[in-house]
Amino acid sequence: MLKVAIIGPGLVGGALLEQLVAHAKSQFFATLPISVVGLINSKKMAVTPTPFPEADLTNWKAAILGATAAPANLASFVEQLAQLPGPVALVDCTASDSVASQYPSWLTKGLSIVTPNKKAFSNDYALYHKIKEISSSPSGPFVYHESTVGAGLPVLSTLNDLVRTGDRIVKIEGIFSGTLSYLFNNFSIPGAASTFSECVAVAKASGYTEPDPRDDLNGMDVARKVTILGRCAGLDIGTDTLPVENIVPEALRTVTTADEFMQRLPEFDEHFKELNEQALAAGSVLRYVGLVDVRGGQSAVKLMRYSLDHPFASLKGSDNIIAFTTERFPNPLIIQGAGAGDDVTAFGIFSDLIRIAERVGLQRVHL
Ligand SMILES: NC(=O)C1=CN([C@@H]2O[C@H](COP(=O)(O)OP(=O)(O)OC[C@H]3O[C@@H](n4cnc5c(N)ncnc54)[C@H](OP(=O)(O)O)[C@@H]3O)[C@@H](O)[C@H]2O)C=CC1
Ligand SMILES: N[C@@H](CC=O)C(=O)O
Ligand code: NA
Repeated sequence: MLKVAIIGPGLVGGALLEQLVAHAKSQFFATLPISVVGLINSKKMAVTPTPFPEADLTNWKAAILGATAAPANLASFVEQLAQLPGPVALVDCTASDSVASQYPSWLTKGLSIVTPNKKAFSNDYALYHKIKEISSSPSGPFVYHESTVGAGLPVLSTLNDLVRTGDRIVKIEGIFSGTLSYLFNNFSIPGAASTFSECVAVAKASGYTEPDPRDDLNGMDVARKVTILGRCAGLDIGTDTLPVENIVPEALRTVTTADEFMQRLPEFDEHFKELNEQALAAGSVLRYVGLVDVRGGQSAVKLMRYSLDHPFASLKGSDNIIAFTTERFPNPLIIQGAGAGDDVTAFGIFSDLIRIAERVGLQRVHL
C-alpha cells in the first residue's frame, strides 16, 4: 500500500481527494493500492498510522481538519510520516517556495514526492539538481511532477520518453497557460463580447489562475513552465535570465493584494482593447506563448500575433497546445487539451501516484 499525505488540500488538493474517494467507491476498478494518511493546510494537520476512512475523507474539512485537529506544523507532520512503515508519498498542492525548498530533506528521509507546484523545478538550478540527484535511484524515493506543465496533459512524460530514447529536441513551443489561453481565446477573437477584465474574472472563478492571478499575467507562470521543459530537455535555463513579457499594467504591479488587483483591473480594459483592435485590424489575434529553443538558444515568453488560420488562433476554452519539434518529429508532435482546472490537474497527480505505486510494487516483485 502506498501511503499518501496531502499538503494544501485547496482547489487542486481537494479535487484529488474527491477523485481518490470516487475511485475507492467505484466497483469499476480493482482496489487501489493507495491510501490517505495525512492532511495539512496552513492552519491544521492530522496524521494517522491507519488510513483515514472513506467517510472522513468525503467530509475532510470537518472530520479530519476540524476543530479537534492539531495546529499545523509541517516539520512535525513530515517527521510523523517518515516514521510510518512502508512507502509514503507527499503530495505538495501548495504554490509555496518554502515548502518546495524542503523536498531534498524529505527525499533524504525516504519520502517520495508528487506535486503540481512548479517552484522546486523552476527556482535556482542547485535545488533542481539536488532533487534530481537524490531521486535518481531506481529503488526510490521517487519524484513526479507531471501537473507542473499543461496540468494533467502528458507533457513531461512525453518529453522524458523522447529524451531517454535518444531523440534530440530542437524546440518546444506553445500556449502553456490555461489562464492566458482562456483569456485570449475569449477576448482576442473577431466579434468578442467580453472585456479583458471580465475574462480574467472568469478564469479566476473557474480555478485556472494561480492563487494570485498576477503570477499568470506577469508571465512568471509560463516562464516557470518553459524553465521546467528546458531543464528536462537538458538546458541550464532559469526564470531570472529568460526574456519574459509582463502584461500586468505598470500601475497594478505594486498593489498589495490579489483582491485589489482584481478590483482595479477594469480601469485598464481600454488599454487591452486597443492592443487587441490593432491585432484584429492586421488580420491577426493575440496569443501568449512560450518557446523552449534548445538548438537556437532564443527561449522566451511573449505576447504574439497569429493569423486567423494559425492553429493557436482556433484554440478553445483553457486549452494548452504544446508542439515538440525533434529530430524524429520534424513535423511537430502536438499535445492539446485543457491545461488548467482542478480536476485535470488532480488527474495528473493521481496518475503520478499510480506510477509510484506501480514502481513500489515492481520493486517488491523483483526483491
Ligand atoms: N489550478 C490549476 O489549474 C493548476 C494549479 N497548479 C498548481 O497547483 C498548486 C495548488 O493550486 P490551487 O489548488 O489552485 O491553490 P489553492 O490556493 O486553492 O490551495 C493551496 C493550498 O495550500 C495550502 N498552503 C499554502 N501554504 C501552505 C503551507 N506552508 N503549509 C501547508 N499548507 C499550505 C493552503 O492552505 P489554506 O487553505 O489553509 O490557506 C491551501 O489549502 C499550485 O502550485 C498551482 O500552481 C498546477 C497546474 C494547474
Ligand atoms: N495558473 C496556471 C495553472 C496551471 O499551471 C495556468 O493558468 O495555466
Ligand atoms: Na502535464
